[in-house]
Amino acid sequence: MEKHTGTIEEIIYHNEENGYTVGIMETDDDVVTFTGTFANLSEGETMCLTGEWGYHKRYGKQFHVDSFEIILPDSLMGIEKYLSSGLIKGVGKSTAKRLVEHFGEKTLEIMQYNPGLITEVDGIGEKKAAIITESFREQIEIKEIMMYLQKYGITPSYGIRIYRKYGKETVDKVSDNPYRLAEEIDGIGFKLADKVAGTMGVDRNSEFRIEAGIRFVLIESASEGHTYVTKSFLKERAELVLGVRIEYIDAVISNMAFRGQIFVENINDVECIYYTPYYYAESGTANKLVNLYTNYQPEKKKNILKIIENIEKENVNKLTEKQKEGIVKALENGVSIITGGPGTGKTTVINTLIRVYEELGREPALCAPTGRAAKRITETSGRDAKTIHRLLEYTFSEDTNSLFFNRNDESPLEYDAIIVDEMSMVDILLMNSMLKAVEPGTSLVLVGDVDQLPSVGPGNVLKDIIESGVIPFTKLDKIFRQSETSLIKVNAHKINKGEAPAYNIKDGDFFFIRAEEGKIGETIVSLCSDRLSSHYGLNSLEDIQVLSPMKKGASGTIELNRMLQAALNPESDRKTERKHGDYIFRVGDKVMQIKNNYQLKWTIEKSDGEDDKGEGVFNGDIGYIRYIDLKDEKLWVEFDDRKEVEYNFGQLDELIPAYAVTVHKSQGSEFPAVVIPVTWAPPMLLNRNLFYTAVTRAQRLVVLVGYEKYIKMMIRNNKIMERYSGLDYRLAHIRDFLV
Ligand SMILES: Nc1ncnc2c1ncn2[C@@H]1O[C@H](COP(=O)(O)OP(=O)(O)OP(=O)(O)O)[C@@H](O)[C@H]1O
Repeated sequence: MEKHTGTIEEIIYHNEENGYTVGIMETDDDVVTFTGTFANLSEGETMCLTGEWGYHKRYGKQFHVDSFEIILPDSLMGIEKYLSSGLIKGVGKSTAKRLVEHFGEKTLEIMQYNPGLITEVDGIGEKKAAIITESFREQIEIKEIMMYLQKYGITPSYGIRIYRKYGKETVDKVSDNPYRLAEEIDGIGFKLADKVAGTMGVDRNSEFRIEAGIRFVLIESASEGHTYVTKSFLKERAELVLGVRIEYIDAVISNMAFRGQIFVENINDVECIYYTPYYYAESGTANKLVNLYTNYQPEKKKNILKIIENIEKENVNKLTEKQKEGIVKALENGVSIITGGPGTGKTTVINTLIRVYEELGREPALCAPTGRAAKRITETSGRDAKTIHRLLEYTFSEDTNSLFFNRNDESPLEYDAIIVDEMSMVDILLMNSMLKAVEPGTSLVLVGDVDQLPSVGPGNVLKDIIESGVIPFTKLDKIFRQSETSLIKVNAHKINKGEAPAYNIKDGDFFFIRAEEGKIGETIVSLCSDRLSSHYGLNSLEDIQVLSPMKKGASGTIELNRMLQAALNPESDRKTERKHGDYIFRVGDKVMQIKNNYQLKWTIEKSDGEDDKGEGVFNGDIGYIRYIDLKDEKLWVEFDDRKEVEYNFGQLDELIPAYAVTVHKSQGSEFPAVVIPVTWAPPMLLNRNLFYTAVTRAQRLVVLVGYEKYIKMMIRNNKIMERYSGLDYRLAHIRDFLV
């Protein structure tokens, strides 16, 4: 690392949002172009920059700043230039000159420690003095805070995020509890917070540290899908993370439980630990489901069957007994479930059910966890379906920086029935939020395929409710074949039952192409860029989706994206690009949003000039980069329905290339054609559940590329990674209590 001390001569570029700055500094013997992250920086300031030299292909040699120190200027000229930079409110060029003429080299010292004196200067009255003093104090404060954070190894880019969150209180908050950074600042994990705490001298055995480690393990476990963990699992992981004796961990667990920070409960005679939000979500869900189930006025079966009979006359096909049973149960019960694999007639049941409600003069709401799923239901039912978030009227509070729902127990939904599709994707937190907004008397109909991968968020909601045996459900198992040569649905059911799929039938829609390890990527690229598009008339970018079980490795999404990007959207002088972490984003690229962001604004341009506007881009949404503005550090993505979204470069962590995505990320979406590498992957990923989910994403074509032995391996491996989730236990427990 090198150091350079000098005066900031020019700020060439400064991004308000993320602090990215390009500037020129004059040192005693050189002129340095530097780039780095600064909350506020102004021309005329004296700084000591630490960092390394780099080379930019367009801008040449640049010094990349890693950390910096502010040296308040001491020469008269330096002070005047600093004050007249416009950084301090109320001080322009002439005021700066007068201040320096009056106080000389002591100007800054007086402004900081004896600001009352500045009214001695001509033209500075009481009011102006107050503005100047406040603004000067603020500038000094921000810089001091950034320097304080740097001392503990926090880079300026994290520093800015921390300062934005805590403001003036940054130093107090961080020194009081550095571990709060891990929970409250995006991008800072326990490890970095622990490093900061270590530098501050926090004792490794302190309760404070152990508590943070326990919370970290619980939050990390939730990100793996668990709503709780067993006590022994928690102790083992916490010991590994913290490196302290297990007795200490034991003692802190007890104290945290005593203070209500965690919940300890015996589930099937095993001691289990819940992080509070998941405990409330799970017990709230169980209680409310039983409440809705028991407080309901059932519709008369005879009546329902008669209405169904009339509706059937409108259709070509008659419903099967099972389909009718699903509809009857939905009308007879406060809560009911309809489950089944692809093509078993779930959508047909939903559509008939809606018609029955209409005949009965009832108003149902239709919803699904993702935008794509909601759109699909709207298309198939001809009725408006919303995302669950939208149904609950989500709102983002700038004050608390958090999301809340306008529809809740105080302002419940006003529908007679609520039909939720794609239930397998609903996690325990969303389920609980939704149930809060449903009043007893309203009927809840949950529809989904229980054999899909469970939700990304914690819980096993649909599966647990079915397995509890408390809520009535109908399993649809007859597959309505679309045509003799269509194998996708038939194969999906075979895979689910552990049987080998059939493929490579002439004019069929399910293929396997053998390829050696080193050739899988190449084969996939040739399929996507040429073979499938020319043979099936598919659009390489929009219609074909590559799905891989994993991110890493030669057939992982990272490598496949690199190869597909090079083939489908190669580098060109006409296409602007921006490197971000490991990715290069280029105009024309296919990308996926990987986080629910309720604040991102979208616009749909309309020919009449009355643009549609709204907020919210969701995890799993796929779009295309339309424009990149390097100067203003912005990038525009076009999502479905021509929704244009502007990202600043500081938000690019929310996007990934999407030529290839993981099967997990593809949940809830369907694509005309799906290409899947079948090759070695960590054994826990090569399972039936994952393969089934991948295959059921395809509407018209599935192509598997690799080795047959891995297809067999996936089908045989029916070990679903166990999720710790207690909803089934709770439901059964409440039922036993009621009986
Ligand atoms: N009782 C029935 N008799 C004949 N055909 C039916 C019947 N029910 C549904 N179908 C047909 O079977 C096909 C699949 O039905 P549907 O779309 O309702 O299933 P699904 O379970 O929602 O499928 P997916 O999960 O793939 O969307 C459709 O073409 C539908 O018209």
